[in-house]
Amino acid sequence: MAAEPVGAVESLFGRNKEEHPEPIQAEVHGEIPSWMEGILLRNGPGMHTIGETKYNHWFDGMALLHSFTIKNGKVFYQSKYLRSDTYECNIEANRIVVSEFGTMAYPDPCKNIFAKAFSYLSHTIPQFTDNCLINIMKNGDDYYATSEVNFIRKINPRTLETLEKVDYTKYVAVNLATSHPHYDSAGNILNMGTSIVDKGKTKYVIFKIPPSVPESEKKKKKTCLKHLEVMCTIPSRSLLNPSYYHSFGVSENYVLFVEQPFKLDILKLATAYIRGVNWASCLVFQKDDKTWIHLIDKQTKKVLPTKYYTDALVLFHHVNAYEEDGHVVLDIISYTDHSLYQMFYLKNLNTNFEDNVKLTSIPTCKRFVLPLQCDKDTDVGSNLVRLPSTTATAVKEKDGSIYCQAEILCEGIELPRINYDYNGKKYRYIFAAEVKWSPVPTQVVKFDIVTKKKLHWEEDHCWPAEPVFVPSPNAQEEDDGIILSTIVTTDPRKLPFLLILDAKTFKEMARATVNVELHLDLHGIFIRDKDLQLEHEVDLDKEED
Ligand SMILES: CC1=C(/C=C/C(C)=C/C=C/C(C)=C/C=C/C=C(C)/C=C/C=C(C)/C=C/C2=C(C)C[C@@H](O)CC2(C)C)C(C)(C)CCC1
Ligand SMILES: [Fe+2]
Repeated sequence: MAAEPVGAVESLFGRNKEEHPEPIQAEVHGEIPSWMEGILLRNGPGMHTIGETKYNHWFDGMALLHSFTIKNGKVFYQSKYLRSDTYECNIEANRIVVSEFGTMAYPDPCKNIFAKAFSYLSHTIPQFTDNCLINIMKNGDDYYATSEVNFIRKINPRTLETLEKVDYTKYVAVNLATSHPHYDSAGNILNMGTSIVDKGKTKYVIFKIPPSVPESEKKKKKTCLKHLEVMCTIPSRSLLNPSYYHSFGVSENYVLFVEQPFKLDILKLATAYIRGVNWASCLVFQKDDKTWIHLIDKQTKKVLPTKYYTDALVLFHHVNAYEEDGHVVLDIISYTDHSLYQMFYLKNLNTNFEDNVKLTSIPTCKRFVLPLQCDKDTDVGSNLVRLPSTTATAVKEKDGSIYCQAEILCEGIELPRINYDYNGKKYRYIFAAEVKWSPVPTQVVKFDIVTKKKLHWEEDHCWPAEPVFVPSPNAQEEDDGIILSTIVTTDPRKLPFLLILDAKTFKEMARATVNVELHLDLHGIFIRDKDLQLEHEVDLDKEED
């Protein structure tokens, strides 16, 4: 692997990126399948310096939306900063005035937008950010930029324009909500959030948002969020220390929530602003604690009484979950500590990256297997896992709890994606970024859970993003489809591109290069053309009127 040019890592993570709101035609090399029509829409931080001020953490950057629109074998690129209230205030003040995850900011001259919600004059409650930089969420025909706080921002997926600011708290009592919701086959969103200020009762809330509103409300343009339903609430084991979580799992009949010992310290959070420390410092890893795995029955909307637990771990991304012969199989990317957050401090992401970042834990793809039948007294002390395909164990203890130990599927992968048609179902393939934890580019990888073999795509100076799987029409097999990944390059002579791989063979089918600087992003979705048709039809209707 070739060494990276000096300053490459710095510019990759820290340098402000320009936006390109008008479509730019990419140069296509190779052949894009004719059925491949739609928009790859992605989100991530693109600006870390405002005036003289600089954010501390990579996850703090201003959300920069970007898209590759694929039509008739042609590809167009666009990018636009999310015009969040946070962005507008920062730009107007020409400095960071709203706090983010890793940066606490102080009194805000731009009162008009935020003052209503919080009396910042008391200097105790800072303004909450609507810089939604993590992912894109689809709600029927609407698309939102999302982060982990109570605000989401509606966006136009074609123009990348920023639309309404939506506050979850108007519809459900949550202060935090994940940016990794699930979708069922009818298009309902299933998401989870944490309520930390509801009468002292700290709880996790699982909720459902339908993909459309009743006919009678359509004309009034009512939001689907009005019809949000709480499916289940789970009290936090500790009122002052609810777990942090970045995603959760679903199988056919259950929702899976991992209550990890990586936690929010509410007392620290409440005093962070006056103490002058960032939110990130209010996350604590209680390494001697246990990790509890909760199964919520979708039918009864109740948490199963069985207490499943494992050793302390830190988890950001679930991969998938499914049921098999009376067990629930749960695959996650797991760490032994929270050094991942440490790694993304911008002061570490410079030319001395390798020396600065001592990642003490590498991401490990683990499989836990939870037996559903565990009520017989005779079972104490024995392994209840009966699946021949796995070495994962679950041992019943005297007090009735079940101690689970995982099977390691593979090491060094992050940003996992699957064929979403297999979400909650038995599946075989994981697509991800292969992580080396040093300033050499990552690879795109396909991991076969059955054979334990990996297929890779890599190229010098190329930094691939999270790979998105798009099934081909009439797909028969799980990996019938293509992989889309945006590739950032750190060699100035090499243009960045959209990479299109055959998901079966991992051979490159095409690439579409653009003569602009791409930013390294986090997550996104592919919107098929037919899912955008509706919006188009509505527009035509209007014209006929
Ligand atoms: C806490 C709190 C508050 C505030 C909370 C705030 C502002 C939270 C913000 C949270 C954010 C932005 C969280 C972001 C999480 C992102 C995660 C976990 C990203 C993971 C990314 C990975 C693993 C990336 C990997 C890689 C990348 C990107 C590039 C590749 O080359 C290499 C590889 C794979 C390592 C309130 C609401 C004010 C009050 C209440 C309590
Ligand atoms: Fe994520």
